Amino acid sequence: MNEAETQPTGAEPAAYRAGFVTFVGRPNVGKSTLTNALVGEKIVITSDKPQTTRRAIRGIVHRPNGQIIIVDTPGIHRPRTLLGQRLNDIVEEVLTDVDVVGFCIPADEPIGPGDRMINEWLDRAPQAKKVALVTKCELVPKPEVAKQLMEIEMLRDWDVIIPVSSTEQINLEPLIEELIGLFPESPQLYPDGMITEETYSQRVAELIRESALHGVHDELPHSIAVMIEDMWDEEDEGEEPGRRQIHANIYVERDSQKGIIIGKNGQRLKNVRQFASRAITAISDRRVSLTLHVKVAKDWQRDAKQLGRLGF
Ligand SMILES: Nc1nc2c(ncn2[C@@H]2O[C@H](COP(=O)(O)OP(=O)(O)OP(=O)(O)O)[C@@H](O)[C@H]2O)c(=O)[nH]1
Repeated sequence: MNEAETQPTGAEPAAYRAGFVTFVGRPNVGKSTLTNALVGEKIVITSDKPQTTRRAIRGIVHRPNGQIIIVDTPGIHRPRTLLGQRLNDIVEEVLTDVDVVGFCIPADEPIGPGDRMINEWLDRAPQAKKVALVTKCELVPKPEVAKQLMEIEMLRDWDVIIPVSSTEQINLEPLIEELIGLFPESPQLYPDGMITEETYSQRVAELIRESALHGVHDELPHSIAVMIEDMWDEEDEGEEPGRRQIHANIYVERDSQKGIIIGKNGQRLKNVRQFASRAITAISDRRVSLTLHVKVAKDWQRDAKQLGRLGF
């Protein structure tokens, strides 16, 4: 044994690691919120309606010793519509491609058949390290978190099990370090400062959809889709950059839903517009002026042609 092997120099920088992680779990367990909390900016919309997430979105976390690329997936569920089937297909595709899968189970709900089904899905990712996350851990007392951790431990042989809270920022840095530690050594995959691959236009459409989801119930949340029709910047006025004009359509599936989105005297749509304008301004370099129209795309969730047109 030579000296170099027995005497750690302490000066060696840790190897740079980078890789892909996806968070899976039942709808509404907090996967998108966790993605935003780890990235540190809103790149994925969230809501209390299940199945808010419709595509795989990459969020990028930068640290001096590594990079985490988060592929956000829709919640896995038993599909009832063509859209539901497409969402499950996205998850399956992502699973075979990542370095780590993070299985999210909320602290405040018992482990159920849905979780067991997803646990079986994890076998479709033999290449990936498996991490179990107990989300929303601030919602229950510590002994209950411990009990949940023990139950999860029985599901399979995990590489890491960790309780986290996105809203209270609990264990987010330790999670980042654990994930980087599980990744292979790699050059940096994305340039400094880049936090998502989503285009500005896609982010704008999602922020409008998030606003439209507020306060709607039952089947309606699933029926809403948003398309940006037109976007241009007005000329600068002296020092002041010109406004960005954004025209978007909100699609629903039936006439009756159109009325709900618009609201009495158009009040609800006005609120959606205000809320969305504020959120869009927060990610823009200028003031925005938003024009919204509500349109009916009959039963688009079950219609392959319309799904394609709406970008699914
Ligand atoms: N109390 C608490 N609530 C949380 C936490 N993380 C997420 N939530 C809430 O849980 C709800 C669902 O969060 P999402 O992040 O949209 O869940 P998701 O798993 O991505 O949902 P889908 O897109 O439907 O798959 C939202 O109302 C969040 O505010 C947390 O750490 N603590």
